[in-house]
Amino acid sequence: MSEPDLAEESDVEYPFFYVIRHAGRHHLGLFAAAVLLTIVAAVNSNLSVYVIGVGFDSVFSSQPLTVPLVPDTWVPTSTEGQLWFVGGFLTVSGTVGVFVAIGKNVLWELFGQRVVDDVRVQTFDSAQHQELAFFDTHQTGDVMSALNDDVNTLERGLSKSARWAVGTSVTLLSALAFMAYLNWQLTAVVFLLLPILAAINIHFSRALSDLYPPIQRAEGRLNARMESTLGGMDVVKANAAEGVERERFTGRSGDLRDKSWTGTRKRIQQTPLVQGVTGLVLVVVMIVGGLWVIDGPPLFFTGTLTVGQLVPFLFYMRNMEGGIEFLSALVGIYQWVNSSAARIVGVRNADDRVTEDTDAQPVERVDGDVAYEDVTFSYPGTDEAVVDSVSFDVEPGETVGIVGSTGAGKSTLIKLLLRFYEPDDGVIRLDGRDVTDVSRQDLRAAVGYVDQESFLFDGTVAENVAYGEEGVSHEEVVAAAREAGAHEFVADLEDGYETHVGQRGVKLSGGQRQRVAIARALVRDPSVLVFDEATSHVDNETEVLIRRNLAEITADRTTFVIAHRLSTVRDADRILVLDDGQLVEEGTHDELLAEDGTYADLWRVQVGEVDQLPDEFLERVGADD
Ligand SMILES: Nc1ncnc2c1ncn2[C@@H]1O[C@H](COP(=O)(O)OP(=O)(O)OP(=O)(O)O)[C@@H](O)[C@H]1O
Repeated sequence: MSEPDLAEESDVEYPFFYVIRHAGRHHLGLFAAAVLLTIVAAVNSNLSVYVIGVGFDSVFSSQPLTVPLVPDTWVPTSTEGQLWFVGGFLTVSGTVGVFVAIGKNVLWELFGQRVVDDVRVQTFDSAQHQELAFFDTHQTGDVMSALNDDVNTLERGLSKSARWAVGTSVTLLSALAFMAYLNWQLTAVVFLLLPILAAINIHFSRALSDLYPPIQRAEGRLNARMESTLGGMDVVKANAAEGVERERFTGRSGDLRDKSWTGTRKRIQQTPLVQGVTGLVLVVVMIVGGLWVIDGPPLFFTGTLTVGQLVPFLFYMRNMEGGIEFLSALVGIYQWVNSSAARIVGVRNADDRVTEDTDAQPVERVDGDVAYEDVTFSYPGTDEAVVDSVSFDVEPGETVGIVGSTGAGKSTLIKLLLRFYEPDDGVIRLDGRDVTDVSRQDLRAAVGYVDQESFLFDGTVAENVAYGEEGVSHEEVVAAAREAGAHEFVADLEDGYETHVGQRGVKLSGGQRQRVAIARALVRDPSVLVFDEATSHVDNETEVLIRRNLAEITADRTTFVIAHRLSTVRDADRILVLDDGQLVEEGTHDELLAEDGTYADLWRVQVGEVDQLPDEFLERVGADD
C-alpha cells in the first residue's frame, strides 16, 4: 500500500488562509497594528518623493509649493526658504520613517511567530490525538516534517512574505495614487502593464502549484527515511548496513534535489520576465514624458508636464518595478506556503475525523466485566478480518490467557478493547457499557496496558512510572514499583527513582524496562490489566519473579495475558485460543489439553514433543510461513 499524502487529507480550498484564519484570529490586534504601520511607512516614503518633485519645480521653476498635510501658511515664500523647508520636511519624514519601519517589523515578526507557535502546538496536539491507524499509514518522519519544515515555511510566509506583500501592495497603490495626482494620462499608460503582468503571473502560478507539492512530499519521505534509520541504528550496525542505508538516503535526497530543481528552474524565469516587461514600459513613459516636457503634449495627450512632475513619476515607476517583481514572486511563495499549509491541515483534518466521544458518559469506577459480542475487525485498507466474529465474556477479577500462533490476532483483539481501533462489526462492553460510549480518557484510565516494547521516555524512573497521571505522590510511585517487582533494582540504581533512563530507556535492561512499564500501568490502579507479551523479553527467573508479583496484582483485577510462552498463562482462570482471527478454543489449561486441539498442539511444541504433532498443524505452520 502506498503511503497516503498528508496534503491529500486536506479538504479545504485555500489551506493557507484556513490555517491563518484559525490561528490568526487570536492575534488580530497585532495584525491590524502591523498593517496600519505598514500603510503609514509606505505613504510616508512616497510623500517624500512627491515633495522632492514639487520642491524641485518651486526652487528651479518658481512654481508654487504646496505639500499635502501641511498648511500653506507654513510654507516659506522665498526660494531659499523653500529649499530649507523641503530639507526639513524630508528630515522629519525620514526620522518618522525609521521608527515606523522598526515598529512595523517588530509587529509583523511578533504576529508571524505567535500565529505559527499556535499552529505548531495545535498541529502537534492534533497529531497526538490521531487514532493509531493514522500512524500505521503515515510515516512518523513525514508527520515530523509537517510539524517542522511545513510550520517553518508557514512562519517565513507570515512574518516575511505577508509583511512584504502588504507593504508592497500599499506602496504600489499609494505610488499609483501619487502618479495619478501628478499626471493621470501617463498613469493610464502604465496600466497597459497590468494585463501582460497578470498573464505572466497566472502562467507561473499554475505551473508552480503543481510543482511544489511533490517537493514537500519528497522532503517528508526524506525525513521518514532519516527517522527510520536513526531509530534503528543498532539494527543498521548489527547488519553492517550503513552502505545500504547510504544508498537509500542518497536516493531520496536525490529525488528531493531533482524535484526542487524543477521548481527552482521554473521560478527563476518569472522575475526576469516581469522585469523585462516593466522595464520596457518605463522606457516608453520616459520617452513620451520627455517629448511632452520638451515640445508640449504628444499624440492624444493634453495639458502640461514639468520636469518636477516627470522625475518623481519615473521614480515611482522604478519603485513600482521592484514591487511588481516582488508581488509576482509572491505568487510562487504563496503556492509554496499553501502546499505546506495543506499538509498541516492534513494532519489536523484527519484529527477531526477521529470519532470523538461527544456523548461519552463519565466513568467513575469499573468492576472489570469485559464482553466481546461478535466482534470483527480488519485493518484500514485491507479486507482480511484479523479478528473474526469473536465473542466471550469475562467476569470481574478473572485472569484470561490469550494464545495462538504468531499473527493470529491476539494483540489486535486487545487493542480493540482500548479503542486504539474501532471494530467493523460487533460490540465490546466494559461493565455492560459499549466501550464506544466511554471516553478514551476514562477507558485508558480503567485499563492498564503493558506491551512487549515497554517503551520508556527519556526522563527519570519516577517520571516514567507516574507518566500520564497527574498528582502522583512519590509514595504511590514506590508502591506501584513494589507491586511490579521493580523497587529492589530501582533502589540499587545510583540515583534511585531519580535515575535518568535515557532515550527509550536504553540505560535499563529489557527486564528492568518491563518492570518499570508494569509499574506505570499499576500506578493508576486500573480495574482491568492487559499484558501483551509483557514478559517475553525477560529470562525465566525474572519471569517467575514477575509472575509471583502478578499473582497479587491480578488477584482482584480482570487481567488479560497475551503470551507465546504457554507457561505464562498456564494458571490462568481461562485461556482463549485464537487461530486466524477466530476464537477456536476456550477453557483452562487442563481442559484444553484434554480437548487435544490447537492449544494441545502448541503445548506439545513448547514442551518439545514435536514428534507427536499432527500433520495438519505442521502444514498450517508451514503455510503460515
Ligand atoms: N497496524 C497494522 N496494520 C495492518 N495490519 C496489521 C497491523 N498490525 C497487525 N496487522 C496484521 O494483523 C494480523 C494480526 O496481528 P496481531 O499483532 O494482532 O497478531 P498477534 O497474534 O498478536 O501476533 P504476534 O503473536 O506475532 O504478536 C497480522 O497478520 C498482522 O500482519
